[in-house]
Amino acid sequence: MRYISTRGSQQNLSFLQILLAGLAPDGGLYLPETYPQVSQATVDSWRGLSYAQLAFEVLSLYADDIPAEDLRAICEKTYTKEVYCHARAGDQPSDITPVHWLGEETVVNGQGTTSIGLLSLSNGPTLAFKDMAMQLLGNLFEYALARENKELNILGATSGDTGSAAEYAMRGKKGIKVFMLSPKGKMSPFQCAQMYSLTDENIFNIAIEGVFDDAQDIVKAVSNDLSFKAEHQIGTVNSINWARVVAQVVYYFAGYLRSTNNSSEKVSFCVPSGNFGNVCAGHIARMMGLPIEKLIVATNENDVLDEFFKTGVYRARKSAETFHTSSPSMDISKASNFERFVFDWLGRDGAQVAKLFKQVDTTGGFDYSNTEQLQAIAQYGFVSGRSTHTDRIHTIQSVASLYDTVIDTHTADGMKVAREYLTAGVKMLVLETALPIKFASTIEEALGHPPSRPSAFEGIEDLPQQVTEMAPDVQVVKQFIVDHTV
Ligand SMILES: Cc1ncc(COP(=O)(O)O)c(C=O)c1O
Ligand SMILES: N[C@@H](CCOP(=O)(O)O)C(=O)O
Repeated sequence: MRYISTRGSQQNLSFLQILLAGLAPDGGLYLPETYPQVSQATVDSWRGLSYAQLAFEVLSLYADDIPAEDLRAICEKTYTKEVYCHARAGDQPSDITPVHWLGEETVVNGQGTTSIGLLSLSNGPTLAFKDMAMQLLGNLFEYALARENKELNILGATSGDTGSAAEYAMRGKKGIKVFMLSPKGKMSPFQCAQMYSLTDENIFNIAIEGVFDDAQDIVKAVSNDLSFKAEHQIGTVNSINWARVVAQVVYYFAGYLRSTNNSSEKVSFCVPSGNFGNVCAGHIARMMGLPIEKLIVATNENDVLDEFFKTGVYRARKSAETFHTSSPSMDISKASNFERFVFDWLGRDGAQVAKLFKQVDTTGGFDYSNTEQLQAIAQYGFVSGRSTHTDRIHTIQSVASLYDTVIDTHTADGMKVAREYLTAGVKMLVLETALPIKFASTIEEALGHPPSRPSAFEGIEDLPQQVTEMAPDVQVVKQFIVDHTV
């Protein structure tokens, strides 16, 4: 498989080349030249595989420059029930991403019912779906760096979950340092504790004034300084890195296979969305031929994506217009991976995509309302909705009382919007993107008691924390990296 940039000027690169490169030098994101097609017969032949085996089948279509036996070993090492050990009581831990069926709900027009369930993606070490890809990335980086005898300085941005997932995946890894930018004062106490209490020598936490988008802009600016990037071996772990997205494609297959008996059935997925990485992986699974009916983009009050899918107007918000919400990991107003979808949607025209996203930087967005292209979105299965704090509280209460299941605030956004798109006979999977303990105060507000806490995280908020505060200034961040990599 060869890779190209969404902005047109990069092509013919291999998986291992783009793994360490992260962002393309023209500022675009990498995508495969074509999406490998998976027939219904092949999908059915994957029934009964373990998660690690399934990951190997899917990833080998994309990472064909890694010898099969090496890739298989990496998948087996990554996806174990010992690593993904936080499954709900009653769910099968060896499934890695068990489907937790909630029940039958009445569909939107009131005519019929369908099953709704959670695709449990948050059983890994940091209790969020980011572990699904990040654990693999840690092992892939280790493999690629050892082969080339190289080192990597990862610069990342987090709104709360990518940071801890990356740090847990990379801590103690030879030749790797992690510099993680987080928005000061905007993560939950549990998320702060997960990151800032780490004491590993290769982990550097930096809190900046601003929101996630400011942190992500710094990551992109540093990556776009090609000489600095080369000299200081800068890599990325955000979903701008293709390996993050492709690893997430696997669980759409896993969720589909666990919910159906044969591949003539269709399933809809509802995805709590911020940076559009998770749902972009669903788009790719669908483009490969996985029988997905709808891909539902669920936002919180930061509803740039909902606005786009409803109107064709993409209007990225400024930092000051980005709300601090009770699903804080989705407090994102400039969704990086949206560019990957736009590339497909606009016929893979790199020059046009480059022009549009330069326009986003200068004028803040673009407008495809009243165009033929807007109609074309329907063929990709995308629909959307938004959820507010009040919706979140009501949804957490309703899922707890109907199904005796406590969900986190982001999953609640997904559940609220999923209920607006239920179709008779089409099963609905809501992606569970974090466990409730990460956002305990909102759960307590909804249910009157705190969520359960895995014993490994007992007292984590009381540990000493270490974080460097910094202005959101590219030069200051670069200097910090220089000072800590010599
Ligand atoms: C808990 C949680 N839910 C949802 C999201 C949104 O996912 P994405 O950014 O891939 O759209 C994130 C972070 O991005 C998250 O941490
Ligand atoms: N929600 C994320 C921010 C988006 O990060 P990405 O790595 O998925 O692009 C977070 O919690 O940090």
